[in-house]
Amino acid sequence: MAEPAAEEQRFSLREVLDTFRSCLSENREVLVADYVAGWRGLVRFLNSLGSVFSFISKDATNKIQILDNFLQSENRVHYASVQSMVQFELENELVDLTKRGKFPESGCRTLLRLHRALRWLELFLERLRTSGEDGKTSAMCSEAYNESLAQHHPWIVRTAAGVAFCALPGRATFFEVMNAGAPDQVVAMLGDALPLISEVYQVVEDVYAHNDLLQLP
Ligand SMILES: CCCCCCCC/C=C\CCCCCCCC(=O)N[C@@H](COP(=O)(O)O)[C@H](O)/C=C/CCCCCCCCCCCCC
Repeated sequence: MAEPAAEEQRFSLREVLDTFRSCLSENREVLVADYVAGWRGLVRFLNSLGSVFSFISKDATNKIQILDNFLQSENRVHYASVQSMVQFELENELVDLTKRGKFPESGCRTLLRLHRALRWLELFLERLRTSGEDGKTSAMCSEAYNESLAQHHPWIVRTAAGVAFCALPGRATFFEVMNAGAPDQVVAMLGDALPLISEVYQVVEDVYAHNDLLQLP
């Protein structure tokens, strides 16, 4: 039987986690291609949850595409890692630092949006990992969102996100879609994964903080 097309393949939590694992090089550089691949896997998961989430997955896909374009451009060598991308774009004044202007789609501001979402993911997965069988995924998602991304979104986006969260399936179905075995195996896998997601998040946070880029418009 023919292999399904990439976008039709079932989401696999392990694959996504492996991709985030390969993000960090030995010298703690965050590799943009792997970071983007991790997000692509997460978007596949989101798409499998239904069309109510499509406004979220479209935005994430758009940002992934912007970064992919840099990775395939003649400047691709500079976009190999978050560190080299920041250095290249700052040295060549390719970033709108205070208000949106000539570079509305710089690599730095685009990756910052995904970086903020990674904090949401970290908070959400930690809640999922420690929740009981009757834990409400919508409440976990909403709490994680309010503690992270919501601070950067206008009222209209926060409201739409809140409505979408109500459509999240219960914990048992959610675990099934994660395609990582029985619930206790999923919990164990999340336990392995969270430290590395936190580490990737922290390295990027430090690079952005060091360069005063955490509030890019
Ligand atoms: C390990 C498997 C279990 C967890 C699976 C999670 C799957 C999540 C997949 C993707 C998450 C989406 C990431 C969204 C990135 C949002 C970036 C952003 O903040 N964009 C806004 C600002 O962009 P600019 O206008 O400045 O360019 C933009 O306005 C956003 C619009 C869309 C709404 C974003 C709502 C984000 C909610 C995040 C929670 C996703 C809920 C998923 C439920 C599992």
